[in-house]
Amino acid sequence: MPIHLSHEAVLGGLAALGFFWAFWYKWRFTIWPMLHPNEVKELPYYVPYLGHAYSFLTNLGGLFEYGKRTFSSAQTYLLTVAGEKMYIMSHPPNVHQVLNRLSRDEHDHDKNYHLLMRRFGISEAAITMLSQKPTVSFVQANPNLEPNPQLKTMGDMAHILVRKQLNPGPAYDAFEAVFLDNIDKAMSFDELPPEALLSSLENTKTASLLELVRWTFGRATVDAFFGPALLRVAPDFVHNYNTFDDNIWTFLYKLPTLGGNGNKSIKKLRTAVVAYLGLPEAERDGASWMVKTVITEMTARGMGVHDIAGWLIIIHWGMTSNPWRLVAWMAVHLAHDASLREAVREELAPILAIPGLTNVQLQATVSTEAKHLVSLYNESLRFYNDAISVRELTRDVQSATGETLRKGNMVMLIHRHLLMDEQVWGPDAKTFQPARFLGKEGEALLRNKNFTPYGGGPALCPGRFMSKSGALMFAAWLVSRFNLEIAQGKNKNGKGMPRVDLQTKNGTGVGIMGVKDGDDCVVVLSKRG
Ligand code: HEM
Repeated sequence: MPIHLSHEAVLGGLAALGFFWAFWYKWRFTIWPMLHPNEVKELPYYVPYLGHAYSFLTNLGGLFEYGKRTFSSAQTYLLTVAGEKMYIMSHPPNVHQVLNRLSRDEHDHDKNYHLLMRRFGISEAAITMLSQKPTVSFVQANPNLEPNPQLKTMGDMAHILVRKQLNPGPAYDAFEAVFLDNIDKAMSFDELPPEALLSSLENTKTASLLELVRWTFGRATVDAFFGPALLRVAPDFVHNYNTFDDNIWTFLYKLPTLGGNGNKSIKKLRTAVVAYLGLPEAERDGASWMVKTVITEMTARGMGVHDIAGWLIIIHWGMTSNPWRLVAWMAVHLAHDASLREAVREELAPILAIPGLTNVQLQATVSTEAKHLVSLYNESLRFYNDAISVRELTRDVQSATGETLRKGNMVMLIHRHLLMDEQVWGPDAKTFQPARFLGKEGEALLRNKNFTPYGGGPALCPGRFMSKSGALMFAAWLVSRFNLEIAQGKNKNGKGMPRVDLQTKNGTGVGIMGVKDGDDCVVVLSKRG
């Protein structure tokens, strides 16, 4: 039976609701903090339980800016997002303390990895298996596996394998050679990735600079990591990866997208890697040391191909997503700034004239001698970085400045706030200065505690060598082999620079920020004499 409420009853109900809400708000954000002066202050919100969930999912950068305006930069504050409590931290001593104290009994990041693995379709059984220590008899019965005298879990071994692959050493050298040789090949006039080209004449090609970077890095990374077999079994792998990468935020946070592109393409990526894993081992020739080793280690522990594929896709994502965005920004600045381009060309000329260097040796020389280019790389890392480190507190701890942080809450370290701090970077911190890292003062900035583009402590990014190597050499070949002209009337944002995507969709919180949808840098390329 329908219930009829009088006008007065409705108004009365609303007034009571308003009263309770006002009481709740006053209690939560004024009285309770006064009664508990030692607890970390909370960023006020209007909707109980949900807190800042909407801004967290749609404008993370804006939410952190709001937090920064509300509290002093040295202060940690608490954020509520759909019932979860997160400490937001950006004061360097506090950030470094958290980065350096990564351990399961204090600042743990297992929970985060488990969420990531679930998102990439890895089964609960496999996640459990990754956290189990092997028995002595298992290790003795499998002498072909990596040495494991401390009986580390497969999850911990996987971290070791990633570092052995990506930190300088024989496995990295072989990987870097394939990676750079691929970029070298793609950056010649006749081999430019066709997906990036808008038109081709005999002596000029018009290309989207963003797509040029993206396809060059996409193919080079797949080839260096999986070997040529993956693109043989799945020629559209890079295309599917790019679609997935465009929707990364919605995918990670399970948001609905038009057509669910993130989810559809991750399924296609998994199908491709499963087919690759089904090939006889000899046909996977050219795979990196890590891919071969991970397959052997995980198979020996009983992990199935779907789960191994999920794990390899996570690593491939880490290898691809941030580096191409970083290089895209470097390339855009080189295209727009003629004097920067000339300075880089000038310093590269004698290096590129040295005969007989392999690409790996060339890269080593470029990274020590080409000062303007290296400064551009570091400034791009600083300026376009929006990485966040996340840890779970597994017990109550004190921050470096004495704040009490409660067990069960997450801690989020906002690297962008350190990288944009005017006290360290000067009044021009919020503008892009490609020469910032030149000279003695510039080199000192590299050692500054605020320069954390790759994180720090035990979780310091193992991909930094690969990223730098690919970035420097792509940019070096771009400016030394081609004349670059910004194409008239082709860029959505007029002739100006592409804008940063400040929405969360394209990278915020995941690493290097992407370019705003629809913006581009279209260039006319011709061979340099
Ligand atoms: C411009 C490029 C990159 C940026 C800005 C970047 C940024 C970061 C940051 C800030 C962290 C620390 C996260 C934390 O503290 O929890 C990190 C960790 C990590 N990065 Fe990168 N990264 C980049 C490239 C790469 C590449 C090429 C790989 C290759 C696979 C990679 C793989 C990883 C892995 C596996 C970790 C976790 C390390 C651990 O937990 O021990 N990254 N990265």
